[in-house]
Amino acid sequence: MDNIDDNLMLKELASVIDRLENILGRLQQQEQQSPISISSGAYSEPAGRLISHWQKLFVGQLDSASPEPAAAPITTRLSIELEQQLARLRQGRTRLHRAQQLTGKKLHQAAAQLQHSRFKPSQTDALLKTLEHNDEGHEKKLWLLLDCYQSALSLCTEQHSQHQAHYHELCSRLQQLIEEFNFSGEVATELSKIQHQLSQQADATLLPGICLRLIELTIEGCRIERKNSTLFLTRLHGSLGEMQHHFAISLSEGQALFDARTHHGHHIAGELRAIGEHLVNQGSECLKEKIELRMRSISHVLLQHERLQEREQSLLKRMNDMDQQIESLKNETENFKQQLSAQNDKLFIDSLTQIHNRAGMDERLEIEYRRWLRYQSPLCIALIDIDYFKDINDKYGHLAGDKALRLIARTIQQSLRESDFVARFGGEEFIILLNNIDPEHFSTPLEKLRKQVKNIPFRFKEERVTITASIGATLFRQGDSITSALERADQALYSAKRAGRDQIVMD
Ligand SMILES: Nc1nc2c(ncn2[C@@H]2O[C@H](COP(=O)(O)OP(=O)(O)OP(=O)(O)O)[C@@H](O)[C@H]2O)c(=O)[nH]1
Repeated sequence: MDNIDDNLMLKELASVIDRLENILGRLQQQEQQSPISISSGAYSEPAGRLISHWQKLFVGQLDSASPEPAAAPITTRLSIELEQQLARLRQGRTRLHRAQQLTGKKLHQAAAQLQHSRFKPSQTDALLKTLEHNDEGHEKKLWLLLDCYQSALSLCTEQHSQHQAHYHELCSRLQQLIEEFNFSGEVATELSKIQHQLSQQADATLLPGICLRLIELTIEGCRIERKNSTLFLTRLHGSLGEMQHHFAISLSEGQALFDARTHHGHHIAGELRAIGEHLVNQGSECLKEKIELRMRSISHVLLQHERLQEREQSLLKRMNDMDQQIESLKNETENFKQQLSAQNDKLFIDSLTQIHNRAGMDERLEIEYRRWLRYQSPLCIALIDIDYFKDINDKYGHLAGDKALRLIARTIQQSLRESDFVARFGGEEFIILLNNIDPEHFSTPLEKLRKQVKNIPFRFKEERVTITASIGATLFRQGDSITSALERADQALYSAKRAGRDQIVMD
């Protein structure tokens, strides 16, 4: 389904850019033919305004490698810039889609295998959970990296004889993968640091960590690219709106000019008729001759004027067509923008429970943390883990487990205030953020939530089942980072489990 959506979007984007190029081409052509041109240079005023607008929009985005802009005609430059935009978007999209050729199953298999490895570093669990529940996780690169990660882990246990050869092979595979990335900004900087690290004689035990970091960077890079695509389309849409506005002004100017000329034409024709009638009654041959001469000259002017009028009329028609074309283009980009934004939202939503996923949580946690740093209004972070969930799966099947997770997610969401936040942290674990909470009573909403989960009337295989949850919570404190607060909540959750489950521990 995603695949189809994305392909449609790519096609749409290509057609949008094609049509923009077409319009620019016509603008230039029209400019050369325009009989009402008031330009002293190459462009009439409306066209000049449009072009300078487009220039403003795109010049800031030119690559340093672009051809020298001042040397080329302006419309050619605009076309080049548009092509660059299209190429960039295509690249981003291709990277995101390449994944669809591979099944997520492989990723899950590799993740399951890794879950049981004795040598995985401590952050593996969290990252694997992210991958498992990440919609972007269907990236070919991601699973290649996961593959490398597995190799790196086995390398740590290998005998010395084979070790060296495998180590070098893995390093060069990683180098090659990094080469193929085309990210920019901070992600690119991080990647080149890793490349440098790999080129040095690194310790083999560092390789699993490097692989994990590469996976994180890949996900981050894809996310940033998606954001940039949306931004570009927003700007494109805005500029189309302005373009249309300028066309509307040009159209009404052209129409006014056309009306005035028609009026003049009628006037001159009336004058000519009057002179003709006058002549019939005149006796003087000499006067007759002179007036006939003038009449011929006026007729000639009139003829020219009519030709001018025809050209002007066809210009008006062309501008009218273009106006309609721009209007439909504007609608297309608006549609495309909406699709992209819906897709972006999907990236942050957990497909099973329809609440935020871990990526959504990361974003929100960052915002809440910065708000807390600034205003110091109490912020509580709590981890909720379902007790003995494995038993539910084992006894009633995975589908029953999924159903339970959906219901629990909804119950947690409904139990919270609008301003609070809930996400699926992974597996049968949820995370909530309660802002502006009374620090003396922050257990009250958590207690209410625990009871509500316990009271969900589950019924599997005709059997009434009670599911409970353990909660570990903490308030952000002076000097806290996101990680330190999360670790404290995790420790508190661990204590709640150890103390017998179905309870809240606050640190
Ligand atoms: N049905 C279903 N089960 C899941 C999903 N994600 C994780 N699980 C299961 O959740 C279970 C978690 O088991 P454990 O980590 O052993 O924890 P537990 O059985 O809940 O026990 P405690 O947490 O110690 O109380 C595993 O069986 C996972 O397969 C999911 O999306 N759907």
